[in-house]
Amino acid sequence: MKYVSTRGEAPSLGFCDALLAGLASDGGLYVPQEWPTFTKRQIRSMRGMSYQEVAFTVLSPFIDGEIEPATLRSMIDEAYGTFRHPAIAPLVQTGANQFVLELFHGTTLAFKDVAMQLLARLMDHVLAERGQRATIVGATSGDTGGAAIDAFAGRERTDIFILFPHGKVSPVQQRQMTTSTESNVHAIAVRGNFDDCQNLVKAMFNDKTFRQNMQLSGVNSINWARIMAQIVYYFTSAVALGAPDRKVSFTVPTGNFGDIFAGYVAKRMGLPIDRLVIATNDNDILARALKTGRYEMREVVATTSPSMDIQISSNFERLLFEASDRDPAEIRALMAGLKQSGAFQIGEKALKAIRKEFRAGRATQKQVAKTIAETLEKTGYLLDPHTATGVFVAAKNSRAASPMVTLATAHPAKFPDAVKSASGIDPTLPSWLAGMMQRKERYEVLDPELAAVEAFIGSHSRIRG
Ligand SMILES: Cc1ncc(COP(=O)(O)O)c(C=O)c1O
Ligand SMILES: N[C@@H](CCOP(=O)(O)O)C(=O)O
Repeated sequence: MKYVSTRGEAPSLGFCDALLAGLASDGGLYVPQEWPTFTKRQIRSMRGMSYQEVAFTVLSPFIDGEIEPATLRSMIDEAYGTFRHPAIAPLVQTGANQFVLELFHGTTLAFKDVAMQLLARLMDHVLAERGQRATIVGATSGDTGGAAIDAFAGRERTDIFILFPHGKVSPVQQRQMTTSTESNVHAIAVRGNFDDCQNLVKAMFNDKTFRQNMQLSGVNSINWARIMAQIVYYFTSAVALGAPDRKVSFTVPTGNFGDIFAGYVAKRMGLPIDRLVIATNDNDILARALKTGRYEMREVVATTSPSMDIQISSNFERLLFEASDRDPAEIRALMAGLKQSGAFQIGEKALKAIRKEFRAGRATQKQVAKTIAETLEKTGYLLDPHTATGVFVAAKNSRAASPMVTLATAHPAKFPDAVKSASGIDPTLPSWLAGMMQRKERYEVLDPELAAVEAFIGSHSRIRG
């Protein structure tokens, strides 16, 4: 299996090279040259398998023998051994045909742990085999950072630098990034928003000398391996609800478009998905783009679901690539437009293809708060604000023909203020995080300037630039 760049000007790579590369050298994102598919029979055989077995089955065609099957199995076992729920991603029924898929039973209480725990092991393995080291850079609106730091802390072959928007993450999210005592961990608070952080990370990758000198690697969902690991729970949940003999719908709280893109891939692999619904908060660039055909950036608004306070939705580029019949010239033109004017018009054919596959909706902060309160009252279930965004949009896009699964992307205790003000309940952190809020913080505050960030990383990475 080779991986190709959405912009068509970077070399095609095998799985391990794409894993370490993160972003393609032409600024594009890697996608598999073709989508592996499963027959109905193969999907049916996933019923009754453990999460780990489904993971092995779904991931193997993407890794295509580049990692020994026994080694892959043990990495999967180790990664999901860190989860606090035996099902890894349990389904909870919240209404007649409504379910939430709890993806927050990992160490940092967000869905990011599902992919990150595996990604760290995959990277470590490949770096060790090659006798290499890497400097990991990542941007976070709150959850990716904590998950990445937890997964990479103390690893001998990597130094990790996480950029987060100063003052714009929840106190729990911030402590998850700033209280590590491991010397390979560096948290950087950027005076800006998430998009500034993500732009800086992409700019570092596009600075060829810095990239090479520092042996940069990325852990955001620009890295294909992140998406790959997130495909698995679409399969486990759908087969639990009757797939492939019954179609299942999904609503996904969306920011960087990674999680829902993984659902789209699951569908391309043969999973019978009925509706795929994008749920956004007030930062509704994706919902607007689907409605009007124009992808147009606006000022980021701070909401009670801060992890989705995003305008530049990186993985939308992967979808545009698919929807334009994999025409890299079209993607290059759209991305140049975005860089120049903060907007682009989606071509008619591509828009039609996207509208065929996706629906989209938005929840305001008021609607999110109401959804948290009403769900608690009706079912006794406490939602976090990101999941509540999904549940609100799911209600408007469900139909009797298929069960609707909303991805529960974070634990309510990560956002206690918003949850308490909506429900009156102060959600408590699980025991393993209990002392975290009292621990000493360590982080650097920097302006959103490439030179300043590169200088900090260059002088703190064990690979000296
Ligand atoms: C809790 C939570 N929900 C939803 C999202 C959106 O996921 P994605 O960026 O993959 O669309 C994020 C972060 O991106 C998140 O941290
Ligand atoms: N919400 C994310 C934003 C980055 O997303 P990623 O999936 O591309 O890493 C976060 O919590 O940081």
